[in-house]
Amino acid sequence: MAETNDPFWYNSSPAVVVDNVSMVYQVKAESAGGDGLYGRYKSLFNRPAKTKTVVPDRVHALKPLTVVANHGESIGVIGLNGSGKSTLMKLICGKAKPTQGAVYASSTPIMLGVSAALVPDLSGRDNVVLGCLAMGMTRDEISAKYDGILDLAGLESAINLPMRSYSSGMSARLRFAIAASINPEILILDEALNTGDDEFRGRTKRRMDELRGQAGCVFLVSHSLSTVQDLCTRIIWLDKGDLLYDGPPAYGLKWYRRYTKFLAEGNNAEADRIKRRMFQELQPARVIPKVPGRRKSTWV
Ligand SMILES: Nc1ncnc2c1ncn2[C@@H]1O[C@H](COP(=O)(O)OP(=O)(O)OP(=O)(O)O)[C@@H](O)[C@H]1O
Repeated sequence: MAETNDPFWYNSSPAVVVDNVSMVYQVKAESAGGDGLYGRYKSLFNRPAKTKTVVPDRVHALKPLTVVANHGESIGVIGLNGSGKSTLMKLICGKAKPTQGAVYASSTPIMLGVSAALVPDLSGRDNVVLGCLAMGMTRDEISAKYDGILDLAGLESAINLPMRSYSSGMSARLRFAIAASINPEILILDEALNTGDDEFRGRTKRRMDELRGQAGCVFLVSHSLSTVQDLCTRIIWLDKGDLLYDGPPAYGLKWYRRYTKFLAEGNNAEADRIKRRMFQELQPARVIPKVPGRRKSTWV
């Protein structure tokens, strides 16, 4: 594991242990010329498919990987589309069961997903109450936190307008303020902050630092590398289900930027070279049993 200057890093205990986890989705496959729309189109015009393409019916979203996330860390999760970031988050918060391995967490992770509970026709104010109720807060807790949530959202008079009139950035502010209000020990933000402006990013950073200061652990999935750079103390880079990097942001982001630049230029050979390099340098965490039936996490 590379060096870091993060003051929260030391003396911290694991908040989440992803122990040798892999994920394979079973999907209903269809071959070219089959009974799907494409096949029907072909038969409609009497054009039989030239070849029958075999489509895999299993998607290896995550290859076996081990990650130990400590209290006091904010971990950015980066990678190209379809690299397995959301899958990893779903496994961590218990929304999906891994095909192999196990996930341990020191408390129930909260995913910033209160949006499902929010009602577009209601005002921001009413949605704060609704979102808090959906997260299991009591009326007294909501009353105590209400002003703080409005403050963090920073929507000013727009808080009185129906949510359907909000921009995606304004909705993101409200959702973040609601989700962060319960002081979760483990908070997962999947693409939630991508639409925010610089001012919101500043607010988010302060709130995330507060959570980390209270020994919380934050996962932030994002395609915005500047957001990850600003907000995270560590990054995890996934690529086609493989863990390529786990360490301080500066080094990982430097190589990720080069990697995506080469891919965008169509220079796959150089991109592959970077991928091989990251694989070689990766020093994955290992989870070793302390005594039979119990687990102790360690960096190697
Ligand atoms: N419910 C599902 N059923 C089948 N395959 C799935 C399912 N969810 C994800 N996948 C597949 O798993 C792989 C990883 O998907 P995932 O959503 O975790 O990637 P991601 O890194 O979050 O992508 P993005 O950046 O586009 O959001 C993809 O190939 C995707 O098609």
